[in-house]
Amino acid sequence: MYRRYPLIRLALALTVPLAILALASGLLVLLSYPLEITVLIRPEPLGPGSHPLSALGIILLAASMLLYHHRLPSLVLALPVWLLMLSRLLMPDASQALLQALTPFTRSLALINESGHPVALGVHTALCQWLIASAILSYQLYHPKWAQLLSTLAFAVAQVALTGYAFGLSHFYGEMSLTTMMMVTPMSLAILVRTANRGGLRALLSPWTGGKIARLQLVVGMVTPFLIGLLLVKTADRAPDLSFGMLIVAVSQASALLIAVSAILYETMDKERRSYHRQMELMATRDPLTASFNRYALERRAETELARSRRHRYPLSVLVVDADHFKQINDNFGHPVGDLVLQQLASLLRRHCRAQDTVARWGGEEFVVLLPDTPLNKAFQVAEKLRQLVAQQDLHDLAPGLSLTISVGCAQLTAQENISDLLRRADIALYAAKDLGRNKVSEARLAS
Ligand SMILES: Nc1nc2c(ncn2[C@@H]2O[C@H](COP(=O)(O)OP(=O)(O)OP(=O)(O)O)[C@@H](O)[C@H]2O)c(=O)[nH]1
Repeated sequence: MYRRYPLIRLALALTVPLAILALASGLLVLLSYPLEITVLIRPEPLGPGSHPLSALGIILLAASMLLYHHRLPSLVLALPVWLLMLSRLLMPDASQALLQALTPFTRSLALINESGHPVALGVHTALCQWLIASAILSYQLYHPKWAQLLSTLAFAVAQVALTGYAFGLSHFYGEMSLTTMMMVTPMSLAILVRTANRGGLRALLSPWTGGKIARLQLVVGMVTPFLIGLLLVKTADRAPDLSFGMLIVAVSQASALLIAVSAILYETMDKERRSYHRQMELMATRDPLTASFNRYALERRAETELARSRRHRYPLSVLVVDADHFKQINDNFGHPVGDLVLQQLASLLRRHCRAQDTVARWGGEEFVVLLPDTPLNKAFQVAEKLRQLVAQQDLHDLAPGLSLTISVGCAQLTAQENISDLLRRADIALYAAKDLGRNKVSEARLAS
């Protein structure tokens, strides 16, 4: 699946590793409480810490994502997190008792809180986890585009927190600790990449020009304001204010949004253009009646094969296949039946040739089969097999009493010949087969 879309394939394949990363970081933070690994709970001595419920929430969400193939268990794991984080956001005071009742390792938490900087489940973390849980629920309830939007928002919340840490703006991360940010980032990405085959992400990861431009724009549009902001912060002699940070975040998020929208629009138009192009190519290279290659396509392919056979010194042969007494078929059964017979003949030739062979309608009731890497004796065997198959074909479905045979001339390319010479010799061999009474295969002689 998605053979022509390697980036989409890669993104989809990243779902499980990202969920495992989130699960492992959640477990690590949660176990840091009984093991008293304070640096993982609160990486900055006076900064915010990761609450056990944040870690537990991530563990449940990651497990839900790992089970994304199984709708019910996945929903059952994500739903409690969704409810819990929603109650934390909407009823911060009323939900305190519930949060306390559900918090594991309360004794270890109390010990850490004694330091004077209590660890709490903050709004940023609750919002981020609620968005991730909503994304998973949307995905499982057949709304992948909503899942994509919600997980993008969750990722954006984590990125705002990162900007806050980089610029020293505590409003941006609130009570979300660095470790919580490290847990929610892979988690939001795990659900985001799961929707890589949809909407804006599909457009961004497309292998066509629109996708390539959008990816470049996204990186430049998001990274440039961040880097410029960082440079200004590091070189300024006073700490940045909130509006400065908000400007940086607004510029990078707005450019990401604009780029995603324009990527979708461009990809939609480009998809139509590609489809027209494919149609035009088909029309230019295929015979409309039999869907075999036409004369023009055969000539191009023959030239390519001729060059390749000369370069690699492999034999190249052709068959010229002609339906016998086809005029009688038209006269006796009608032109529409004649058309159906030609379609069946072309289909049989294609089915029984190799993928590297080319079957083309040369004109009327005559076909040419190009056989790369095939010496004359093998080409003769192929022709003989095709002749027998056509003769054995049951055409009663098309018209009672209808039968068909073919005559075939075959020739192998010699060192002095071009494609026209080769076809001419195969055509002479075809006439020899006709002269032998039809329903025959004849080999071409070498030009004297
Ligand atoms: N139904 C149909 N007939 C076609 C098509 N193209 C060519 N023909 C017919 O194919 C017939 C070829 O007739 P001839 O060249 O006399 O050859 P033949 O009757 O097959 O006799 P031999 O080749 O000598 O065995 C003509 O009647 C053409 O009208 C086509 O696309 N559809």
